[in-house]
Amino acid sequence: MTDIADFTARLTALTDGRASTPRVRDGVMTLALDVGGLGPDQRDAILAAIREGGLTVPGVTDVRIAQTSERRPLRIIAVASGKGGVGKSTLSANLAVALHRLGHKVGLVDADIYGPSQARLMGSEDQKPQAREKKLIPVTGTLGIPMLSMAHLVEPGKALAWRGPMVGNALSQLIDADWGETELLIVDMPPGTGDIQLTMVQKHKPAGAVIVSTPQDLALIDATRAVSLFGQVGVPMIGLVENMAGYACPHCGEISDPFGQGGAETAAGEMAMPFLGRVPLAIDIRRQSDAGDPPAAGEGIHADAFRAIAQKVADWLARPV
Ligand SMILES: Nc1ncnc2c1ncn2[C@@H]1O[C@H](COP(=O)(O)OP(=O)(O)OP(=O)(O)O)[C@@H](O)[C@H]1O
Repeated sequence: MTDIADFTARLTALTDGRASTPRVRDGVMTLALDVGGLGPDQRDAILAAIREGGLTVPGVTDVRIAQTSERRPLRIIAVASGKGGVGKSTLSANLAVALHRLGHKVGLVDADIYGPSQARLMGSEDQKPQAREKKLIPVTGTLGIPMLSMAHLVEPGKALAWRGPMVGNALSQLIDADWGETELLIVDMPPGTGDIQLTMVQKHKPAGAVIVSTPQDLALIDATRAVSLFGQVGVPMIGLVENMAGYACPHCGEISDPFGQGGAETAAGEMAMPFLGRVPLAIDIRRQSDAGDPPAAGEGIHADAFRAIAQKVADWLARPV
């Protein structure tokens, strides 16, 4: 027996990345398979293998596969916070890496015009995107994850003078780039809840949003504002992540909680949204992030924390709708 997350991870290998993320409803698993360029024997073998594998998922009694040779639509996950500096970029990068390791075809967009940092976090600072048929081609970050950043379009510091429509156009260039096989786009949103964010969520319609907050009350109040921004335009909430939750001592690993414990989880409950997990304040996370080596790409407690959050996001994506 395997669960849906295991099966989703195996599906990528089984289909050479041609299948969409499966969904299960009333015991029926549905997914799309890109059969473009496959011979009949090859196609039948893949279809049979998917059916056989799908039926081993608990609760699945039927597997339906839509055969297509068209591009699958991108699903966007917006990572947002009410205020800056709470670790939104750190979480976005590590979430992308952890989802990639779980078998998802992930891309990363750094929409943070005021302080783009993903190129540094993903170790792709010296790369420049090319364009093909007026579309940008993403550069390659850590683990081969395709990515684009506002820093690729705007010189640092210059964007502050930009007005809303210019920023909106720049964001669209990143999101409507040539993402190839990518199915899932993690978008590191600018902090706050201004016009740019509203345009972004209205125009690009994220499939869901992840909100990042630190444990302090003030950050949580800001997080509530971010939640209502998404609520206004009907973007579903995937859940809340508490970052810098407790301080991990670099010597003994013991976690202390200068801001108390459980505040974000309680706040998530009050906002009726799932709590996705906590990431401790740890010097290694900052050091590795600065060095372009996301902790989620390695092993250990920090990688585990990001993996657990990514797994909850993956479960949300595969939920019956
Ligand atoms: N869990 C953590 N432990 C230690 N340092 C962290 C952690 N999370 C983030 N940081 C550090 O805190 C700083 C701010 O993080 P980050 O840039 O991810 O925040 P942000 O919310 O995206 O900020 P901004 O709004 O400025 O874009 C960075 O130096 C980062 O390395």
